[in-house]
Parts: sequence; C-alpha cells; structure tokens
Amino acid sequence: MQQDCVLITGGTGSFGRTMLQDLLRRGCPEIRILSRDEEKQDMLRNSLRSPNVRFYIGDVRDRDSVDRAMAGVTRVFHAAALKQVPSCEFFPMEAVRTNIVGSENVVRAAVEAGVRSIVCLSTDKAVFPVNAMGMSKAMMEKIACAIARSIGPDAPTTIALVRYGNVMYSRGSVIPLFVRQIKEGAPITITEPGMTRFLMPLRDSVALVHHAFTHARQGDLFIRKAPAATLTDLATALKELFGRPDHPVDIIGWRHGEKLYETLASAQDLSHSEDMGEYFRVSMDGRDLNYRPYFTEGDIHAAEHRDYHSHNTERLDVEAIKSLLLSLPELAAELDAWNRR
Ligand SMILES: O=c1ccn([C@@H]2O[C@H](COP(=O)(O)OP(=O)(O)O[C@H]3O[C@H](CO)[C@@H](O)[C@H](O)[C@H]3O)[C@@H](O)[C@H]2O)c(=O)[nH]1
Repeated sequence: MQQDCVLITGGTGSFGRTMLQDLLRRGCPEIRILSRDEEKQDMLRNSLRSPNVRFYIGDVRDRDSVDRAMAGVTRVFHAAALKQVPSCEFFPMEAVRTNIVGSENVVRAAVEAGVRSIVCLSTDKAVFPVNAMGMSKAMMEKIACAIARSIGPDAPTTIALVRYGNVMYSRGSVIPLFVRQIKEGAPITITEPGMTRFLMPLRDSVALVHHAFTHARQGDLFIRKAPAATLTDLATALKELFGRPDHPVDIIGWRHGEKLYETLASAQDLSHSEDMGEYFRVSMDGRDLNYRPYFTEGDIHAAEHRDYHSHNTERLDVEAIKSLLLSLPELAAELDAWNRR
C-alpha cells in the first residue's frame, strides 16, 4: 500500500498550520506544504525541524507548481486562498485567480494524479455571497462539486468540502484587534453593535477535516455548527476580562462587503443534508443537465428548511463568551502578561 503523503496548500496560514501540527501528532510520514512565501516557509521549517515535512514554493495559480507538489500524494487539504474581505473587494480579479482558478488547478491536479481524497476549505461567506471573497469561494464550491459530479462516485479520488465560520483569534481578525485597542487605551472600534458572527476556536477546526478525509462520499460538503455572538457582547466580554468595563467604544459603521449576519447553511443545503450533531453533511446534488426531470423531480424539500445563520444559531451571552475566550491559549497569554504588568 502507498505510504500516506498529505499535501497542504496554503500550509503556512493559521488553518493550514493547525492541520500540519495535527498530522505530525498523528505520525503522518510525509506532509508537503505548498505556498508562495519563502520567508514564512523558512520560519515554519525552523520552528518544526521535522524530517516528515517538505516545503514546495509555488502558487495554486500556476498549474505546473501544483503538479510538481502533487506527484505521489495520497491526500490533499486545500486551504490556500485570498481570505480578507476588504482586500478582495479592491482586487476582485486576484480573488478570481487564486480562489477560483487556483482551486480548479488543485482539484484537477489531484484527480489527474490519482490522489485518494481532497478536502477544500470554504467559508460561511460563500453562502448568499455579497463580497468578492465570498463569491470566489462560492465558485470554488461549485467547481469542486462539478468536478466531483463529472468523475462520479466510483472514481479513485473523492472530492469533499468543509465550511466554517470565523476562526477566533486568527491573524488580522477582530479579537486580537479589540485586545490591542484595550491594551493601548484606544477606543474599541465596533462596526455595527448588533452584527453577529459564528465563533469557532482554531482547535475545533481540524477534526472535521479528518472526518471528511475518512468518511466523505463524492462531492460531500461538511458544515461545522457553531454558536455566535454580537459584536457588543464580544467587546463587553473582552473589556470585563481585561478589567476595563468602562473602556470607550466608537461605532465606526460597516466595512466594504459586510453582512449583518453570516449564513453557514442555506435552506437549499439543508434540504439534502443529514444533521450529524456537531456538523451537517450536505450531499452533492447529483442530478444531471437533462432539464425534463427538473419539472417532475424538483427539490420539494427546500421549503421545509430554514437557513442556519449567526442570528438564529445558539447565541452566546457575555459570560459564555468570556469562558470561550479564556479557553484560547493566545488570549490566556495576553491576559497573563496584562495582569503581571
Ligand atoms: O474594527 C473592527 C473590525 C471588525 N469588526 C467586526 O468584527 C466582525 C469580524 O470581523 P473580522 O474578524 O475581520 O472577520 P470577517 O470579516 O467576518 O472575516 C473573517 O472570517 C471569515 C469567516 O466568516 C473568513 O473567511 C475570513 O477570511 C476572515 O477574515 C465583523 O462583524 C466586523 O464588522 C469590528 O466591529 N471592528
């Protein structure tokens, strides 16, 4: 049997790195990282010093570089993406090149190389997308599903997707920003007090990817359920944890391409899904392009479902947000330093 060899695209990002550490802990004999930035790779190489990890400089936009990293691989986790909402609004074609064309390159290369299983990372912003980042991720989902449908259930490669909400404390996100503002004595900048976001600690992120690797059927989409919070409650929780309940807040208004709440699963998704407890499993829509059956075999179940979004999921109150925040190692370290100052 072929030795397990996992390729992670975008392996130096928060999600990719968590996956890498997890695979190392599980004793994976070979893990390949494909990414663009040699400096980030070098830092990761020096911090890991593991003979099991191999680094490939390349770009998912460039099929040749993907093919080179893909040879001999058994599983692929595709996490490489342009993921910042505001920058994709200003450079939408860059999102097209990386998130759409790049994803097609990775999925096709995996199929052609006979990889056993590929899992592509998506986001709640791909559902009813209003910004270029979400639109490009929605297209990635469509492309992965279209390729899955075309190769069929008996192909050697299984293509699956995982979809998550916001990862807490990820680089450049709102929680480290609010923490910095509290520490510097600057007002906390809230865009819209009642805006809600799903909240997921990074540690909860990788289990579903492993599940998808092992259990996905062709074209499956796995959606991680999560609780949500309003920005006001998130800010209040942080202010209280840092002993600054009266810290000032500025309301700055919505940024480009934002939504009041995010949808993780649409009614259409849920109409062909199974509720697996911590996640939904959405099966690929396997109907073909023959129009006639659409009128007799349409999706009659869609109307029975409600969208699953950050306004109607479990809502965390301030105390619950505080305990979730305290469970994050990054936040615990910040608080420790703050209390010892
Ligand atoms: O100064 C600020 C900055 C942000 N926010 C709000 O905080 C929330 C979260 O913002 P942020 O942490 O920037 O994340 P998102 O813009 O929601 O997007 C993140 O979460 C997505 C998953 O939903 C990922 O796909 C994206 O890559 C990632 O950037 C949003 O409601 C923002 O309006 C503020 O209130 N004040």
